[in-house]
Amino acid sequence: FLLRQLTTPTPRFAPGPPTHWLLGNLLSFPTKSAWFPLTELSRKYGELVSFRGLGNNVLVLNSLEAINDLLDRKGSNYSHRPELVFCGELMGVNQGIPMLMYGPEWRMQRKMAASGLNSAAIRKYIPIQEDLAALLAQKLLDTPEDFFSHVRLTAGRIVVAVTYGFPVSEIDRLYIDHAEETMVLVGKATVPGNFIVDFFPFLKHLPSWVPFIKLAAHGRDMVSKLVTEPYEHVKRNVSQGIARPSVTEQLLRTFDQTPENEHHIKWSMGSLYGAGAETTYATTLIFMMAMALHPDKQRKAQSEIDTVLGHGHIPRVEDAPRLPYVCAVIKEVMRWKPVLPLSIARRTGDADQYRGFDVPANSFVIPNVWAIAFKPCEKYDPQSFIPERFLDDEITVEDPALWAFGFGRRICPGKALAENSLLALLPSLLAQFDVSPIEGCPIEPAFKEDLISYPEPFKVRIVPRSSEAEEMIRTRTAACSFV
Ligand code: HEM
Repeated sequence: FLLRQLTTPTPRFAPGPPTHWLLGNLLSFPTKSAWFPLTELSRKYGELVSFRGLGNNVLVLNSLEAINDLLDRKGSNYSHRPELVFCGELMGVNQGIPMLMYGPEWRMQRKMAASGLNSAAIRKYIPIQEDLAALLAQKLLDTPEDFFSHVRLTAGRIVVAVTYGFPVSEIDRLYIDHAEETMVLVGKATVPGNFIVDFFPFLKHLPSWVPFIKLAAHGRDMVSKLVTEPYEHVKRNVSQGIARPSVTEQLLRTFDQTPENEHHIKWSMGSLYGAGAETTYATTLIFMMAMALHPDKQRKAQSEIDTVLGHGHIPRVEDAPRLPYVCAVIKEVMRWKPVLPLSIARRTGDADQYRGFDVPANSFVIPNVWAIAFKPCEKYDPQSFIPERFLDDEITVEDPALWAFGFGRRICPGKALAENSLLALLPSLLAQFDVSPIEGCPIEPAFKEDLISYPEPFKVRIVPRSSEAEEMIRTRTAACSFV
């Protein structure tokens, strides 16, 4: 033992907060809104910051270069996910793409998701996204004060419509309520530390009457229902020849219905709602907050739409290339408050070395994209909402398309669909509504501290820009074919 101790070189870890001889420095790892303190630490220690202790290693990556070097170029070693016992194993969420370990099952589900969600395949869903944007406008016209729930419903409807092809009435009845209830539990369960079994996995063997085991079993039933029922529904519709186009329908027609393929299709499709609805919802809410706080930027974007497309025209996804300022607003929304500020954590398979530092096997690897979004810039203050930074040839700002959707082999498979959703929703809101603060009710930007950081409740005034805009909304809604 002594010989091994003497001959094994001491590992060289990336810098980090001071370590204690027994506990290391893991206790210095921030738990609440970790992206703020981690970004502060990056200013002190650099692009790589490490934490370790009690057998755990965490490496935080604070630059796009370091993230791409490891998560992209060394993707075969850096594409595992940390294991969460409660959510993954006990609730069964680890059977779907986001939490699946890197390996053949994950590869198969990714292949299926990619075949239905690549940029060519998703073009056929644009009319549905535009119809759902029109239905959102109608709801905002009738009950603007409920904009949080209208936006949430719209984001969910888009993902369900594309995944399963259900019309709006069936989506709401068959899916959304149950999905929302399930996501509340999944949301709690993905925060490490909320359930002690994540730190002490042997506790998973406790008897079924123990409250957290009972809760996990209930969660497992909810998750199973969420992925199984809509899948069975589409399968029945396909066999009766009445299925509407959707990713699931396409997969059922493409792949033989062996038990393995059925499992892959069911779970790859079943994970899209959780991954796709909340992120689109959060981004749209942040857009509304930004517009209310920055009326000058809102007016400038509206004036671009009026000038380029003419009054009375609701922007369509295909109009985006003609609306550079509006596109810069969308990029700035994603940069100003990234909805996944620490992306989604990875885990290493084998031990590795990077820039002369040791990265042990089984390390947590955290891409701190907040540090990229808030990289110091002399010309434009990173804290301020300034879409112009994306149109300035004199400086380089990393486009959120390069970091907001993740990296390498695990990059978000819904990226193209999500980008189209934002192009269907946000420009049309700009063209039709004015969003402003309510007098006596100032907006204090505050955000959830969970994995997805969406705004805490805030109030805004949402009114049609003119009586012509109101008329336009009603006419467009009446023309929706996807209901
Ligand atoms: C604004 C909207 C969205 C944002 C910002 C976003 C962002 C992300 C990020 C950062 C990841 C982690 C990737 C990594 O580990 O490197 C991810 C994963 C994922 N996203 Fe998205 N996403 C969005 C919308 C969507 C949509 C609409 C869908 C599906 C229809 C979707 C499906 C997924 C799935 C299945 C994963 C897991 C991928 C894997 O682990 O292999 N996302 N997303």
